[in-house]
Amino acid sequence: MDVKLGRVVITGAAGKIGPTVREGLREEADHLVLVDTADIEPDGGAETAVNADIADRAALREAFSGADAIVHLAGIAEEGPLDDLLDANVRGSLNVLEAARQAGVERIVLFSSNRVTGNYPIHHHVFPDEPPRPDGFYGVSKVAEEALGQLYADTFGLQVVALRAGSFEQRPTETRHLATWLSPRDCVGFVRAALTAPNVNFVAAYAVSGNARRFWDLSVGDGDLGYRPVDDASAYAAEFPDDDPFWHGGPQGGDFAGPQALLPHLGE
Ligand SMILES: NC(=O)c1ccc[n+]([C@@H]2O[C@H](COP(=O)([O-])OP(=O)(O)OC[C@H]3O[C@@H](n4cnc5c(N)ncnc54)[C@H](O)[C@@H]3O)[C@@H](O)[C@H]2O)c1
Ligand SMILES: O=C(O)[C@H]1O[C@@H](O)[C@H](O)[C@@H](O)[C@@H]1O
Repeated sequence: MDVKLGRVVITGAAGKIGPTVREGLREEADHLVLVDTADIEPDGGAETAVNADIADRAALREAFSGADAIVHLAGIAEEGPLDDLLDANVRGSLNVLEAARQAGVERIVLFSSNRVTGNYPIHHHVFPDEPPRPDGFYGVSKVAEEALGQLYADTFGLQVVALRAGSFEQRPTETRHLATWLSPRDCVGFVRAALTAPNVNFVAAYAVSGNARRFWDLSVGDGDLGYRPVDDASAYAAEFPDDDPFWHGGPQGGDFAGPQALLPHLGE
């Protein structure tokens, strides 16, 4: 399929997921703008690296100038103190959305997380339009990030896709991943679909491989991103015990959920 993506910005391009998205979009994008606080070596004339913090709205506006789309990965990707998460994931995402509006960028793909619904029990099949049930402060920050995306879509007509990514790994490394794994190629598939799906206003969709044991529905309410994942963690099932206590019940977030995960971040 001959898809042209134009000039695409990737924030957080130096992290765990960034290099896979960068590699996956390289062919179809005219130019990639790679934003991160970490140093990135750009590839010849096809890429530009911008060393910027998403706290700096003016720097983002400059980096977004002339862009057709943004894939927003930058932020804190794990549980932590709420203040830190509010700064990085909520205020940072507002800066990305506002700089995008000012720069006239049409479409933004926000990397949300399955952890916005991580406190649903494992036996509950979750549809993307069910109420959030975050498994910690990180999930709360991603609920707010999605809400900002919805606000910017409703108020300013930005096209926003919030991808609720599963567990991005080269391969499953623990029992829970039999349900939650997002393979690198499916990650690229979901991002490409999020960048090209027609008639997008606001869409929240799970991005998870086609794992037979997955918890999340891949239909997306009014719309359809049009991507069907190709990998399935079942191929690795023999590596993990069938009677693992994870399958007995409990939250979809597994060890990410519960008092032992939250209490260390509550302070005094
Ligand atoms: N890894 C996963 O399995 C997973 C699953 C669901 C959602 N997500 C989301 O996907 C995104 C990327 O995740 P990741 O695993 O690659 O995270 P990561 O921590 O490996 O990478 C994040 C990148 O963002 C950069 N960054 C952090 N704060 C920044 C700031 N203030 N300004 C500019 N750059 C900043 C970091 O330098 C890093 O390169 C995150 O938003 C995360 O919440 C990840
Ligand atoms: O649910 C998961 O496994 C993943 O959720 C993501 O949001 C987190 O960034 C990642 O660290 C977790 O591994």
